Amino acid sequence: MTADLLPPDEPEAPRLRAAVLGAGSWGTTFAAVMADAGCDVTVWGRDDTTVRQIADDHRNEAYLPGIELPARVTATTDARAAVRGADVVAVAVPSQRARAVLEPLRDALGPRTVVVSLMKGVELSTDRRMSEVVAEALAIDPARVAVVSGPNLAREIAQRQPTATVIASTSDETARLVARACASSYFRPYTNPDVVGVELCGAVKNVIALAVGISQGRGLGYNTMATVITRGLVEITRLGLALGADADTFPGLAGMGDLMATCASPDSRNHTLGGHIGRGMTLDEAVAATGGTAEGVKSCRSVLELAQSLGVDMPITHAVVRVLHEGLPVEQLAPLLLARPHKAEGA
Ligand SMILES: NC(=O)c1ccc[n+]([C@@H]2O[C@H](COP(=O)([O-])OP(=O)(O)OC[C@H]3O[C@@H](n4cnc5c(N)ncnc54)[C@H](O)[C@@H]3O)[C@@H](O)[C@H]2O)c1
Ligand SMILES: O=P(O)(O)OC[C@H](O)CO
Repeated sequence: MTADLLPPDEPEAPRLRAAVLGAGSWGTTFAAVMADAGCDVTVWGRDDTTVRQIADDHRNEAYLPGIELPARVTATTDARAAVRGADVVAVAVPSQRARAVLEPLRDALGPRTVVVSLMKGVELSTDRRMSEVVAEALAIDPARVAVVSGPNLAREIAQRQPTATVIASTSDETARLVARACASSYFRPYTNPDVVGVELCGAVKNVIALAVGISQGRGLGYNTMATVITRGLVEITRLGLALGADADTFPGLAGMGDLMATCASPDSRNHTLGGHIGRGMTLDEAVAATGGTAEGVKSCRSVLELAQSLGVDMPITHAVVRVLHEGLPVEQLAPLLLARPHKAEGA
């Protein structure tokens, strides 16, 4: 953290060393955020060209065209070297790949290193949240794991537009360390002990953004969008409460905040992909046309499985699964949702 960002009277803390696993749009952006907060940051990426461009030219043109990265960000294709000696390791690969990326690094982390999940998905084969996958794959105490989630569209943050986020961990010490590693004049972290709620909000809002995108692709307007967002929040809340989350999380930044950003922004990959589906593309065509990682495409199935195992009703998520993976014609999505039996609003 640079001195001018420290709260008054706080002595200047030693500079943190950070690593980011994943050189895509959010991994690279979060590396820049941590560098702007005063950390020395090494990004690990698989692609040699991207890594050399980050290290030598301070750019990542494939994922963040036109953005200049801070000088304190460097990069390597050697994941073990990236995490060696790091105080904080942030993980930003597609959720379904996280376990395979992390398991080989088990013995490369220091005993006090904190690991941050930047990912917004649920693992398909296990229905595990990403913080659970991180702790299991690295065989570390969950108290050393944090989750960052909120209205955080990478490109806006890379342009240093102001936003806030939520850092969730069962350990306040862990959450505060991560907050210190990323707080800057344009990025404001709030801590929250509700890991389950924060993480579910991040994963399920992607599914709701797919539904909003589909409805907009079908030519539907703002009433429909507001209905899907509001009822989407209801079903996220229902699932979260069934899993023991805190009700206060859902109207907050990680819940309503991220739903609004993702469902409104044309930069959202989930929203964009839904639009392609609504306009008649097949799923394969829509994935190719969107580019990048639209987590909701896979996570909608694990979220639905999780909900069904708990007897939780998630009609929007179910409808998205049926359209994306079970061949339901897209024009039947709205009638399917609207023709359900009568309910009181709060029920
Ligand atoms: N982009 C955003 O605005 C944003 C914001 C918040 C959270 N997230 C979350 O961050 C996570 C990463 O998203 P992103 O936007 O950086 O995605 P991205 O598609 O921009 O980048 C993904 C990165 O992962 C790498 N990758 C892909 N498959 C891999 C594998 N098998 N092994 C190792 N690396 C692999 C890619 O090469 C790329 O560097 C997702 O869970 C996403 O939901 C994204
Ligand atoms: O581009 P998306 O749809 O993955 O959304 C990005 C972020 O999660 C928004 O907070």
